[in-house]
Amino acid sequence: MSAPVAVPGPTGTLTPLALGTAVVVRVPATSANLGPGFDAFGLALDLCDEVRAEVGPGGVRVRVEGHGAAALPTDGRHLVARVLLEELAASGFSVPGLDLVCRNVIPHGRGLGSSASAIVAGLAAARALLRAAGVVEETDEQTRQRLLTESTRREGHPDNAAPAVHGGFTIAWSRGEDPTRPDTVSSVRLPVHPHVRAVVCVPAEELATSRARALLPATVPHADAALTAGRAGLLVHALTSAPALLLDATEERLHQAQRAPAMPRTAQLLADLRAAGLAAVVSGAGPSALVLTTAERVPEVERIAGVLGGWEVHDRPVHHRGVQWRTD
Ligand SMILES: Nc1ncnc2c1ncn2[C@@H]1O[C@H](COP(=O)(O)OP(=O)(O)OP(=O)(O)O)[C@@H](O)[C@H]1O
Ligand SMILES: N[C@@H](CCO)C(=O)O
Repeated sequence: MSAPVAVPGPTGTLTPLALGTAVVVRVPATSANLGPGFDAFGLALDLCDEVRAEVGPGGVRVRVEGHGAAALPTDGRHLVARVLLEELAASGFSVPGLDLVCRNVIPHGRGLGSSASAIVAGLAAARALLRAAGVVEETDEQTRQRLLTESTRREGHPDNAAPAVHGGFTIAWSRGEDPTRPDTVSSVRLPVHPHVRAVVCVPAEELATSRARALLPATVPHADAALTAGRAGLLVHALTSAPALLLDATEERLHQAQRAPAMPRTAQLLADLRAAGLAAVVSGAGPSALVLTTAERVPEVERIAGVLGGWEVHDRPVHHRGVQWRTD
């Protein structure tokens, strides 16, 4: 990993970027864990938020369209704005003002990685502004590595950050004693078998990731860890080469049953889908469900979710490109 090249201002001061510099960023939703790959596996979904950032004359103004429009702050406390400004400052730059437009289609608090995507979007917008202004020189690969490291440092979930940054099916890992302050964060992206569809079933209710994490036990039986490790290995093979193995490969014993009391409707949906032979798992920390299947079985997912009621079903292709940015 190479450090990004930045041009800092004189010690203690920040150099302002030119008024009117503008960029657009698109970032996908992600589904973490995929069953046995707890805290490591992730998949990018073709459901993308878009952020337009422009250096303005003064103050921070945020217009939010779509999810969170009624609830999110519209000033410098907005997550994307805050991350963007902090990332500029970390490279020695500031802006006289910031105008952001956020078009949100990723539902919040549903296990689709909205917070990681928002952080990746803020970081990507900052790097894109610096690149557009010609004050940093870094390759796309260096930019993406910085986004992965910084978003993990801020949010703690490389399993969401890696697919948001790189697209596709990713396996992420960190080095260092404290996983919330890793020394390095790495990921690999593997090719998903072209027949695999990612269907997400999204409920109306939210579940904060912090609440879902509080339900995890401190230790698990050795047999459960052993089964889950074996299934994680099998899932790599199933997702990349053998979709017929997805049902067995998505079995796990580390987190879904433990969190079921916080999402009983999700537990019921998973039980019904799996009884029908569909590879259903909790998406991230829930309460959405992710079904890894093939095109001909999508109507079955819709039928089973429809019988239970209260689920929005999105049949989404895998998103292969990860976060994208351009000058506007
Ligand atoms: N696009 C966004 N803009 C601003 N804030 C956001 C955005 N997306 C998410 N957030 C913040 O993150 C919170 C949701 O974070 P949380 O980690 O609980 O859920 P999630 O990221 O959607 O799910 P998971 O991490 O389980 O996949 C929202 O309530 C909001 O405060
Ligand atoms: N692996 C994390 C993902 C959170 O988005 C969890 O399940 O808690």
